[in-house]
Amino acid sequence: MDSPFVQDKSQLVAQQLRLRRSLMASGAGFAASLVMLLAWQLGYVGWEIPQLAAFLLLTSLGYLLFPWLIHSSRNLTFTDPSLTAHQLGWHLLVNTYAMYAAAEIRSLLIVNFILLMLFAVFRFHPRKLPLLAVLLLASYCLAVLAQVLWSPLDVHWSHETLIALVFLLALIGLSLLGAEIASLRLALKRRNAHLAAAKARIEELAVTDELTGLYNRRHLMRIIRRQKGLADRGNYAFSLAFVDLDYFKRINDAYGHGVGDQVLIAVAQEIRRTLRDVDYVARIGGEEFVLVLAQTGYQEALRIAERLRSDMERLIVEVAEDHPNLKLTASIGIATYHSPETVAQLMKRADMALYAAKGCGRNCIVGEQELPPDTGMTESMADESLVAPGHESTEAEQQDDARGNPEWQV
Ligand SMILES: Nc1nc2c(ncn2[C@@H]2O[C@H](COP(=O)(O)OP(=O)(O)OP(=O)(O)O)[C@@H](O)[C@H]2O)c(=O)[nH]1
Repeated sequence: MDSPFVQDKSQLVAQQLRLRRSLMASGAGFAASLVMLLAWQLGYVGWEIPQLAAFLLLTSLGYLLFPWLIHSSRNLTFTDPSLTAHQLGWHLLVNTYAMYAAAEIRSLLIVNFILLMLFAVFRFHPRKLPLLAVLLLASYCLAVLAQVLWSPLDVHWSHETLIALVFLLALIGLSLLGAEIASLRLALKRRNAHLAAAKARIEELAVTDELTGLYNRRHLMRIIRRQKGLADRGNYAFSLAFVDLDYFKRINDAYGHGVGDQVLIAVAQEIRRTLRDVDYVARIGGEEFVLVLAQTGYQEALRIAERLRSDMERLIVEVAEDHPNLKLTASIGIATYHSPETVAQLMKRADMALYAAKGCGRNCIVGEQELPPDTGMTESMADESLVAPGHESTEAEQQDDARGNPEWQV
């Protein structure tokens, strides 16, 4: 079913289902045509050979037309791509004519109408089933009326009335039962839609940070592992940027967590705005973000980080009308992947670079290549800061804290 009309997998599945149902309906139609052929041979139908041939040819064309429309995806241009009403209409027309032509076995042909009703149960809204039942009964009456008008055969009214009555009762029963089945079908469809929505939401929650909508730590690890896989195959570079907001605690302390959350959301939006489409960003702790810079070597990563740092410096977070707007800065540590190191080693270097950026006075970028040998950073300290992203403040920071830093207010 390769067609420019079919756009996605779910549509392809729906098309396959439509085709299967249409083939079943056409199969039943062909079987009914064979019955007519047999009835003609046994003398129940008074057609000449050309009439019989025309009937078989026309009905066959109809039964081939619908599966072809679906197979070629031309059905998608119709309001109802299932073509249920069209197919039912065609089958109804053919069977009504057959009932008129084979009057003697009309009561047998009612079985075809019952089959039509069953097909409708799986497609129609429950409210439409009684309407279809009325239409089927009317078609039966039309076949009888046509016979009265054009056929030389006598109509046995009591016989016809009895058949019509039984048919009516069968249709009422089928409508009620069909409505029940159709309601179950609709409820199942609704539940499936709910389940699909819930599944999509769970999948989203599993990879995102609820506050900012960025990726969470677990998904970040997956992304980095994937990037490592690409880089290990050769000719591919990627870098990490650890971004930590400066003195964020003071915003929380001064204005409360709610305002702090608003700032985090604004920062997340700013990072997203600054980054390229190929990059990824995650929030891995309170005010710590990790950027995965895809297809990016060391120098390019430094350039991207500088762009982000200066954007952050310019960012003014508007909290509320009666609230002072806030400004803040970020420190950034950069590390580039060196195959075949482990993800932990790469992250440790990026974290050490961030730690050094904080030590250098904040609002700055330190790349792994600039890490001064005398930072005093030991591996165990880096490990600690990885496990608990909010690292201990240095003496200089503590002095800053004591003085207070009004720079984050504008
Ligand atoms: N509003 C808000 N605050 C958070 C969240 N998670 C962590 N925090 C706060 O973030 C602050 C982090 O403080 P610190 O680790 O001392 O970092 P800092 O004040 O930014 O100082 P430096 O990083 O050293 O510049 C703490 O006050 C945490 O309570 C969060 O989801 N929302």
